[in-house]
Amino acid sequence: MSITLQKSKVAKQSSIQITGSKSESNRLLLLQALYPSIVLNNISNSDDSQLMTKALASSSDVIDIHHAGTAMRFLTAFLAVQEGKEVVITGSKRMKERPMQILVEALQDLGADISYVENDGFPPLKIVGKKLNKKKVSLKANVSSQYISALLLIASKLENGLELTLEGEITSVPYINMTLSLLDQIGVESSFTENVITVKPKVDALKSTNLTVESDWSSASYYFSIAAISDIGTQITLSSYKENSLQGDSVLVDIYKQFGVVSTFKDNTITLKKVEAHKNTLSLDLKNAPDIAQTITVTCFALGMPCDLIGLHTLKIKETDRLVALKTEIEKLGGSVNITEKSLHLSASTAIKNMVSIATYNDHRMAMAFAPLALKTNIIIEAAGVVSKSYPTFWDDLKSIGFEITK
Ligand SMILES: O=C(O)C1=C[C@@H](OP(=O)(O)O)[C@@H](O)[C@H](O)C1
Ligand SMILES: C=C(OP(=O)(O)O)C(=O)O
Repeated sequence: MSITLQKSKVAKQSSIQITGSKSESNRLLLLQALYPSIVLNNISNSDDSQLMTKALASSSDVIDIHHAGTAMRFLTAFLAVQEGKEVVITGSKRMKERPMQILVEALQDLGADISYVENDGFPPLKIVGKKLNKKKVSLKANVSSQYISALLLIASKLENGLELTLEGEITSVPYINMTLSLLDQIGVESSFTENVITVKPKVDALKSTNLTVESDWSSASYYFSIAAISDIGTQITLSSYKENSLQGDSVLVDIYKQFGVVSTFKDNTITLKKVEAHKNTLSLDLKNAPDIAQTITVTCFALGMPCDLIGLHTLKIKETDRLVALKTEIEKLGGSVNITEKSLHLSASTAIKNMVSIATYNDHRMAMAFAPLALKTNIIIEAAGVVSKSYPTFWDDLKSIGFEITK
């Protein structure tokens, strides 16, 4: 269903509670399935984490993971080691276009029994769970870090542990480090030196079993954008966040300084305050934080600020081709965007067209990234329910800080 966001102004001071990181939650839910003594707090309320929970508990021989890419990748590795289970894992039309070959081949090299049900290299997959006893495998690291995290998550349950050699440039590195840090929190030992990651098998008791997920930084990005576009003095407090986050998207704190957003941490909250900004152009490499590319592009567009973003090679294989989607929608609003396979250039713009209807392409981040433009103009967001993939209460939360939204 489409919604209309009337031109709005946010309250001078407001606060928002966001639930746990989808990335951390999906890792920890898988680890909890492997190590049932783990107790989790502040798990994400996203559709993707709910699908993950349901899939891990499923006794059905078909699992439909809809649009949840991370869950698709992590569950493929998980199911490959469930001895005696035979499952077909499938997903939405788009999921059937998101590549799996690098992960499937790595698992097959370790001894897994996985075959393609429709198109080679893509879901659905038929997985016959078995014991994997090989230890060493190499895989390409420049397409998606999710393949690497998937292997690392099951590694401590393999008889001899795992030694992964990463080939080529490593993309989305903070997500790999997040996986290793969470393993460390439960007491699984690992090392990551140059392009080799090793994980030891876990035989003794876990180090810690009670874990609290930090709230989602990708969800927080939309409030950084709102703060950046708001009047000087506007303050938004978000909880529960830490200064030393496992989530790479916490780089927002540094990036948004350039838009005049100052962040202060206190007692598990972060307060964003808009101050005067002096920057009038932006250049960033986002290979470590691909999920905030849409947010940043739209912030720049709202402020009439040109930007050059590089390191965007993973955007084409996400929920939609995010580079094409950004170009198409920003140009409907009157902007000018040039894209390559891995970069985006936004030209300086002046007027933003009124009452444009933004298509969202089954991509939650298209809907959420464009919403802050309502601080500048009236805007329509199509299929607004897509936000539930990562942030089901997004529209209610925007209303609570002053956005006027009608159906
Ligand atoms: O491991 C994860 O939780 C994720 C890794 C990233 O994917 P890529 O490594 O494919 O860029 C990111 O875009 C995705 O939203 C979540
Ligand atoms: C890319 C994303 O998710 P996934 O790959 O898990 O579908 C995302 O949330 O932006």
